[in-house]
Amino acid sequence: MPSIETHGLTKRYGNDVVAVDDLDLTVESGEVFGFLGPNGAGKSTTINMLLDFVRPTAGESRVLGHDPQTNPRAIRERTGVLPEATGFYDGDTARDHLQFATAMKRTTDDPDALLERVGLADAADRPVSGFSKGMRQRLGLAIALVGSPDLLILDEPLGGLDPSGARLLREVVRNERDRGAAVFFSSHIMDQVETVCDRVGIMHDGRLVAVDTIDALHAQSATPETVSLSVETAPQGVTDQLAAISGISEATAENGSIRITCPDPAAKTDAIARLDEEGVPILDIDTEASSLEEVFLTITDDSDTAGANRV
Ligand SMILES: Nc1ncnc2c1ncn2[C@@H]1O[C@H](COP(=O)(O)OP(=O)(O)OP(=O)(O)O)[C@@H](O)[C@H]1O
Repeated sequence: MPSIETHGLTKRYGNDVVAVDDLDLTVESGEVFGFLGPNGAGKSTTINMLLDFVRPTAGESRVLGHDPQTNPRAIRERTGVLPEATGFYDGDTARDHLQFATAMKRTTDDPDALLERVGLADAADRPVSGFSKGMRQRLGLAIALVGSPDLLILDEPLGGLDPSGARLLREVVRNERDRGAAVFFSSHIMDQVETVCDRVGIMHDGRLVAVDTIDALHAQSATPETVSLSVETAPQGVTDQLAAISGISEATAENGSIRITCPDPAAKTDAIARLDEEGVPILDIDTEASSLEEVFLTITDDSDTAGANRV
């Protein structure tokens, strides 16, 4: 049974705004799914419909096998949620919040162990009023983990987190996936999610314009791979020969390095073979794939022509 399944899910506000437009989406159990898109793309509205905080205009969804509109309680009992803006009781401590959350979910989870997991053990007894944005985000994550949920829904979990917080979040996500939970999280920060997602979906203007594995999105990106080949010396004219190879659009040489741009990644092996033929020893090879950020911009800037899977 998929953890999340939507068919034609749509939310309109008035006549002009289509926040989510005909969304068909499946997130399998045990999968980490990054739900990506720029501001206003419809990510939070989708999450709110999955949790029955917002009612759809059309379409249907199932979360952990339940319809959010008829059985929201069954969903919330087995789902850990980190909302985009978490409300806290400012006078209460971090431990108070975890004790309340464990009581609400009727679990025997140890609040201190959860605070330890998100790096807040030292702040357990401090009132939340003095917490920074990142500390609040970590506390929200600890609350989401209460009860070892089957599904984690994290809305912009990276907001306010410093690099060590972002690393910790990725660790938590991996551990939860290894435990068997599905993780569905939204983000507009592409590069932070690359190493942790099994698949990503990219939202743009309410529509899911691409859904695939990260590798497949890279391969479909309009941004070509660049390869730097370290050589002792680049002989006269070698860059022209390389640029003439099919699948290579540009070749330049500077300071013992030949840099080739390969719209067809397979062409780099032809370039290496040509340098071998020319008797040019290659000392090192460094490949730069397009960043997910570039893939994302390619798709959302021109979502009608980008090569990613249409949905
Ligand atoms: N209650 C509402 N009334 C009217 N329009 C709304 C409402 N909630 C959301 N919208 C609109 O729906 C669209 C999608 O908003 P949503 O908050 O889902 O985007 P998002 O992808 O989560 O953006 P962000 O990354 O900025 O959080 C936006 O155009 C937004 O203005």
